[in-house]
Amino acid sequence: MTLAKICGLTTPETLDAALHGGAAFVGAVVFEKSPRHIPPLHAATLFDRARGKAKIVAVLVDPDDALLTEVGLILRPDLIQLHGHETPQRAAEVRRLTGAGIIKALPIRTEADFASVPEWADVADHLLFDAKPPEGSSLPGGVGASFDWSLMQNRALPACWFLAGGLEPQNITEAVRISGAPLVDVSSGVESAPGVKDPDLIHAFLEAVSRS
Ligand SMILES: O=C(O)c1ccccc1N[C@@H]1O[C@H](COP(=O)(O)O)[C@@H](O)[C@H]1O
Repeated sequence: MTLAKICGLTTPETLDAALHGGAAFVGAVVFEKSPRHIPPLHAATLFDRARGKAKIVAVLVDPDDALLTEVGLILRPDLIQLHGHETPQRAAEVRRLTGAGIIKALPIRTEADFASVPEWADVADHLLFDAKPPEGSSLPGGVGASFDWSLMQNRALPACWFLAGGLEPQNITEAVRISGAPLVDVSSGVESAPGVKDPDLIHAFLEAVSRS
């Protein structure tokens, strides 16, 4: 059975759509350059309704200690998704500072991009394989870019992993079939405009995942 994360939620309606649709993970993007940015205090108020129903994930990009402390104390996420250039040593500090589990996003284009996977064995609860963003992108994720899903085939991985990047209701069945992903993550593929989540698309995505 494949489990899903709906990322970049900013409203009660869309968070409820994710929870009612059976999302196992729900994500708050705390990154000011993102159209999905939500400040920690706002996220804490919104995501309280998800506690105990789905794992709450804070998506952060190269966060400093001040932001980590704020997110850890105020939002109290189950997991922190590190989507920047964090090292395994920094990820260990993030866990110690916040008490949250760790999802480490790794940008993938070719076979060579899997070289760092073994370094994460003792540090990350989950690895998340996302496409490398296009050249010049101001965002490291959330841009709807995908990579060759067949790169995931026959790959020994240390932790339960997410497939991400360019997933949407129309391609998720094929993506799971080709990649064998146990966990999938979507952001822009369930939006009607950048940063605007669509409850119907969220339902369609989760329904397709449940059939995968
Ligand atoms: O969604 C964002 O705005 C974002 C910003 C900064 C880092 C990561 C972000 N989202 C993550 O990107 C991937 C793929 O997103 P998409 O489905 O291709 O739009 C996903 O893991 C999101 O969590």
